[in-house]
Parts: sequence; C-alpha cells; structure tokens
Amino acid sequence: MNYREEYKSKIRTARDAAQIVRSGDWVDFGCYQGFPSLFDEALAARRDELEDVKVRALLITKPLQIAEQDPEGEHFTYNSWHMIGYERKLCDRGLCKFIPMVFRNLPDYYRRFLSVNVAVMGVTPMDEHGYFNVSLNNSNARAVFDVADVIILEVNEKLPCVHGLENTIHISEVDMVIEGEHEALTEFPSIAAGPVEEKIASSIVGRMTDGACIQIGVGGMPDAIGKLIANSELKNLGVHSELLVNAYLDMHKAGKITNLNKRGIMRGKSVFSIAHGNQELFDWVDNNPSMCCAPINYVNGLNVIGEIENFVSINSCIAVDLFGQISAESAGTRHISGTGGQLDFLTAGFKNPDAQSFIALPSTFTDKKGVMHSNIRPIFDGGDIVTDPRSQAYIMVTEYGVENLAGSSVWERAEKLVNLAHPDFRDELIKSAEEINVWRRSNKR
Ligand SMILES: CC(=O)SCCNC(=O)CCNC(=O)[C@H](O)C(C)(C)COP(=O)(O)OP(=O)(O)OC[C@H]1O[C@@H](n2cnc3c(N)ncnc32)[C@H](O)[C@@H]1OP(=O)(O)O
Ligand SMILES: CCCC(=O)O
Repeated sequence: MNYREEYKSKIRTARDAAQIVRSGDWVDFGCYQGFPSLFDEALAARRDELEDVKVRALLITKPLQIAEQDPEGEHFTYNSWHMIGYERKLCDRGLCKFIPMVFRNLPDYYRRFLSVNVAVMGVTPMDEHGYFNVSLNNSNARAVFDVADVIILEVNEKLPCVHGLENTIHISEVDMVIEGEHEALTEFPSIAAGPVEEKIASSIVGRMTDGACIQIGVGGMPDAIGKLIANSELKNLGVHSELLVNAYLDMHKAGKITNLNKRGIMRGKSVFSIAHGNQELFDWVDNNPSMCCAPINYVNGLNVIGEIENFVSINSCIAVDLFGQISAESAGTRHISGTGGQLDFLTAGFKNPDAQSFIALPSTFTDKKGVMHSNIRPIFDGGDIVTDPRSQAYIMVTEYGVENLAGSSVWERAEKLVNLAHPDFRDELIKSAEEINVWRRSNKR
C-alpha cells in the first residue's frame, strides 16, 4: 500500500480515537512536548463513562485535562515518572502520583514489567518514507510503542524533526492518526543566576579542562555554569546529557561545542534524550545532523557513559545529611521532582578514572516566610526521600567550597559537610554530629 493512502485510512478525530479507552486501562501519553493535547481533551470529555483509567507520562507542562476535569480523581489517575513545575503543583493538589525510577532503566520497566493498553504520542508529520519522528522527547518513546496494544499518533505540526537513534515509528505500526491545530511549544527560558550559583559555577568550571564532555540538568545552577563556560577559555567540549538545555546553546553560540574529543562514542554528535528549553534551542536542534536524540537506556547507560573520556556531570539536589545521603526529589514529604538521571551519572562517574560527578547545592534555603534553613541537615527526619545513597555520594559543592565524599569515613564526611555549610549553622551541625556519633574527638571546631 502507498504510505499516504495508509495514512489517510488511519486518520480519526480525537473524539473517535478516545473511544478506544476502556475503564481500568493503562494509557501512556507522550512526555513533555510530545504531550497529545487533543487526545487528552477528548479523553477528559468521556470522564463520566469511565472508571479507574490510569495515565502515565512525565514532564507534562500544559494543563492536563484528564486531571483538571476530574478534580476529585474519581475517574482518572495521573502518574508521573518525573515532575517539574506544573506537575509538582498537580501533585500538591493530589492529582499527580509519582512513580519512582532510575532513568536508565525506564525503557526496561516497560519492556519487562508494564502493560500499556493505549499509547498516544505527539509526533512530527509523516515523511515520504512513511516515518514519524518523536522529535524532542525520546527517553522511553520506542519502548512504549514496543509494548502498547494500540498506538495512536497525534501529529503536531510545531514539532521539529530531530536526528537520533530509535526515534521514529512507521505508519505500518500505527493504529490511528489524529490531526489538528496545536499551540506553540512550551518554552523554558534561561534562569538568571544569583551570586551563590555563580560562586558554585566558578568552583566547578575551575576544575574542568579542554575536551570535557558535559552533562547538566535544568535550573539556575546549570544556566550559570553554561554562561561561565561560554565566557571561559575552555574549548573543544562535548555534550552527552539526558537533557539538552539552554546552557548548551550558550556554549554552542560561543563556539565551545565540537564533540571531537569523544572517541568511539558518537564523535562529532551532541547526544541527549530530551531537549528542554526555549524556541531558539528547538530551532538549533531541528534537522541538525550534529544532534543525536537517543533512548535513555543508551544515553544514561553506565557502559556508554563509562567510555567517555573527561566526562563531567553536574546536577543539583535539595539537601544532604551528615551521613552524605542526598535528597534531590522531595522536601520532607513534599514531592518536588524525581531521581531522573542523577544516580546514573553518579554511578557512571566511577567507571572512568578521569570522570568527575558534581552534586551542587546552595548551602541554605529561604522559605516563603523569609526563614533561612540549612540544606546540610544533621539527619533526614522529615520524610525526605534519599535519591543517592551515601555509598554513591561523590563530589559535593556549595558556595563554601568543594568536597569529595567518596571513600570518606563517617567522621570525615561530617567534617567535610560542615565545611560546606553556611557558617551560621556550623556549630549546630557539629553538636548534632556529636549526638549521632559521627564526630571524632580530634575533629576541628
Ligand atoms: C531535572 C534535572 O536536573 S536533570 C539532571 C539529573 N536529574 C536530577 O538531578 C534530578 C533531581 N534534581 C532536580 O530535579 C533539580 O536539580 C532540583 C529540583 C534539585 C533543583 O531544580 P531547580 O529547578 O533549580 O529547583 P528550584 O529551585 O526551582 O526548586 C524547585 C522547587 O523545590 C522547592 N525547594 C527547593 N529547595 C528546597 C528546600 N531546600 N526546601 C524546601 N523546598 C525546596 C522550591 O521552593 C521549588 O518549589 P515551587 O515550585 O513550589 O516554588
Ligand atoms: C526527565 C528527567 C531529567 C532528569 O532529571 O534526569
């Protein structure tokens, strides 16, 4: 069959396509910019006919109608693998439930353990060979397609076509296609860095050398680092990161990214799984042969990262306790984000002797009432989720310095972490360290 004819025969309205969902089903939505907004609206409109429909995705940034139209959660339950802004607020309202994960394992969770009754994903228009491109979001897309009983594509004319691995699906694999108008892609502008972020960024950049291959995440810290690198003498840098963020655009515009120091692993290519930023970033990625948008089991695979020379990963966390346990996904019991790729990069950081994995955090957090709290805590006693066990803790950075916890005894960790704390909290932390028996008599005060 001619692909265009096959395509036409599979076109349905969003309303008709949504009829396929039955009570009790698990439905997977495309993540982030692959969110199928037309299908979501049509499914939400069926609310009163359906019970116990579970929807799974991550990084949804637009109002999710199956949650917004069902504020008591009586018909739909939304589950997220990783939350940012909007989903965090949905979670606060009881309308988003977190699914714990290690990012590199996400495709395997689908292939080994999960059922998907209906998969619905936003994709680019079909090309002349009958292929659709999953565009900016390729973390687990192919794994979802591989296990889904029914595959529905929502064609989004605004999505860029991105070069990559396992990032296409052929019309012959698809059950239904939805067409329609979409809003502009959600943009994430760069965040202005404050003096704390700049101090931390300068400690990290000072430890980097020419040819470094860099992984960084979202937030003010990575943006500060990107700007500092863009204005530094560093050269010949590489990109290998689960997220491609605006910071890389700064480095690119400054001519820093060549990817030529990568030997064996995608030389000449910027490798990532999800592009997250502003329209200028999306335009840079569009049909650019220097990009490779690959599944997360590849990008965050320990053996892959372990092969990359001069690898530098920079992530942030919410708090660390005196044992060196790192919490990056909750503040007490309030869920904030997820493990994402953080543990992958800490683990892989050990595979190559010249790799460095930094966890950066401001030493304090000022709450909405203006009260300052230490992000270095004696113990986690408020329900904080441990993202990285102390056995995986590695190079910690605050505005007060840089300390490597790997291989350190409990008393050395406590001392190093006290050094990283804000001076106003150090005495209190030492007292707590004595109480929990991790302070050594000879430790300095
Ligand atoms: C997502 C990535 O970073 S990709 C890299 C690998 N993955 C990871 O590292 C995953 C875990 N890490 C993360 O998700 C992030 O780095 C974070 C959440 C630790 C920091 O991200 P940022 O965007 O800089 O966070 P930001 O400062 O905006 O804080 C996010 C929320 O947490 C709250 N928060 C942050 N620190 C604290 C704290 N110490 N105590 C209480 N709440 C806090 C903020 O108030 C904010 O809540 P709000 O949205 O209601 O205002
Ligand atoms: C989608 C999650 C990105 C990360 O935290 O690794």
